[in-house]
Amino acid sequence: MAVNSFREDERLEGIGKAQTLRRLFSYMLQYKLQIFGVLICMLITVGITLINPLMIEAAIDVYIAGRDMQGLARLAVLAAALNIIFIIMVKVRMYVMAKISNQILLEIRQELYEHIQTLSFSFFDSRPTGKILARIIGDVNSLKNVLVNAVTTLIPDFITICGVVVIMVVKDWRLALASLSSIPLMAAAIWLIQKYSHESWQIFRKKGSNLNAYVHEGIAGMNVVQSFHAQHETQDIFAGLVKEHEQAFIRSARVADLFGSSVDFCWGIGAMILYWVGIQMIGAEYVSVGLLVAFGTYINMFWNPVMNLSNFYNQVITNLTAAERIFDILDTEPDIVDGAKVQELPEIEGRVEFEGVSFTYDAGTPAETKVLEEVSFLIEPGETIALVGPTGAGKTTIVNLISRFYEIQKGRILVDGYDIQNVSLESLRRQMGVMTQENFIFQGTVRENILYGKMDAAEEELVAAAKAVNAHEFILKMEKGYDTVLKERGAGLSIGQRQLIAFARTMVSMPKILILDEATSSIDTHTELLVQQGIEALLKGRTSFVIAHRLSTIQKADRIFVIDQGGILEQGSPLELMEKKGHYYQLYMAQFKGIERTDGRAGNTQ
Ligand SMILES: Nc1ncnc2c1ncn2[C@@H]1O[C@H](COP(=O)(O)OP(=O)(O)OP(=O)(O)O)[C@@H](O)[C@H]1O
Repeated sequence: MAVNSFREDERLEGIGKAQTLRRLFSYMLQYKLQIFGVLICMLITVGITLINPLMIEAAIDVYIAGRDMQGLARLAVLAAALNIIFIIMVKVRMYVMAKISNQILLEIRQELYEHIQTLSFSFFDSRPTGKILARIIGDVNSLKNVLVNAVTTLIPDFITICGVVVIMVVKDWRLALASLSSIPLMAAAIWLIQKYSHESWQIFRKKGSNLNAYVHEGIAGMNVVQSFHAQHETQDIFAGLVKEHEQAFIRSARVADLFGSSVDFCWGIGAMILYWVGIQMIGAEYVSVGLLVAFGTYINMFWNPVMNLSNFYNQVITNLTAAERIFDILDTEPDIVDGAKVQELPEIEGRVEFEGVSFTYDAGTPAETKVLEEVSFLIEPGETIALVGPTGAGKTTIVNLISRFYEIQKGRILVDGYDIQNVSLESLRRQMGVMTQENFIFQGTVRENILYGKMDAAEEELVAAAKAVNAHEFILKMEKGYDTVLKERGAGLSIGQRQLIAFARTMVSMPKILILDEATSSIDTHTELLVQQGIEALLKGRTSFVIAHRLSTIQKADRIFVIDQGGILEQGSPLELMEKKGHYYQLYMAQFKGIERTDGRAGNTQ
């Protein structure tokens, strides 16, 4: 269940803005040398820009006025050479900064992706995939300009401002004070604006995430949308989300626009005060007209970079939220991690024991409801346990707990006598095979899909696994056999074929404990037989938990657990339970008997 659905804005833990920026820019530290090179390039380009007017002045006043055509030609060659250097420096700067920023984005994205893979099921339960995608793709992309401009704007403009202030103070501290008198006003205005701007950009990004989540959900569930002719409804919801996104953007852009206007306003005020004070001082003969004119130029030289910096600051505020959202995920600790003193689970036989296990999904919340209460059982290696019971009884929960996908609140789960809390997750999960109903097929060849079970499996192992679960023959009939490229989620394959490939994937991993959530969907009789035989091959010789829907699987199980009311209501062999005429018998009579099918599948076990 997604707590944060597309209808609900994400919650963000507040990380300080300064801390976020420090963390973001810390990625640049490893490129110190390249950044130093970029600054040198910028210094050269600034120098050439400053020299250009001087060369024009010399051309007019010295060479043209003196009719020195050779000198003029020399100056032209010099100007051309300098301007070629200028172009080269600009290109080098752009190239290096693009490379650095892309490298950093790659690094952040990689870090995010790797971290997301360590997060527990509870993280994914609470976030739609689209929102996670929005952070990995959109948010990371939007950091690019901030990173580039941090070097190309922040450093040079800051240096320019400091330089101009020093010159102004040295020339005349009173005029300097007058010129800069509007700075406190600007600082106050910018502080106020950035506060609102940051909030409104946060809302904008959240609305973008909602939109992303909805689009992702809509595409993933397109078959449901189309089969129920729900296109109009989904389009309306989409239009609503687009509108919210757009309004959030307009609001944010309006606030952001105030940055430039307030700098302009303070610039004007500063200039007015300068001339007013300056003229008073000329009257009193404290300053010359030339100095006042020079200050008129300096004030522009001061405010121009201030304007650039305010634009950069605006950009930082606009994209700070993106960085916050990225770090929010990076700072999310996985709920389930290896403890400090875990040991490797040695090769197991497959004994599984629950000792007074209690579990709830919402531990610590007011909505807390126990899904399992004091559940205990012992499964011997090689046993097949069929889990049956009404929907929502806790069958999937039990099997998820064996793989330690969630943390139990009370009791112990032991595998071969080892408490699963005390062994490394990797050594535990490596020895378990989990097959959900989804049978997820990745985009790639049949071979790659099967090898997901064991990446280093030899070709013989792969083929043997496929043969064992009856998948080999149908794979060979495919266009390119094991090299046939499958589409994402197995589009183009029948449900039975998807199951057979998933069986082969599990088979090749040779798990000691198998967890199988049998699919309920109908498949043709021939494939059904193949699937059934495939399941039997999978179950052989390993401890298996099957959330069983097929009568044949239930009948062949060593024991059946009837799950309900937070625990195991009844357990025993199929025969014992039938003879006992208890819960299983009633379930069987109520749900199976009347609808038992010729292909041996129960219509609805749950
Ligand atoms: N990720 C989750 N977060 C919160 N509650 C959950 C989660 N998964 C399951 N539940 C709740 O736990 C209870 C047991 O669910 P579980 O999936 O184990 O039932 P089940 O017996 O496997 O049902 P079904 O046969 O329909 O798959 C249900 O009430 C369900 O709503």
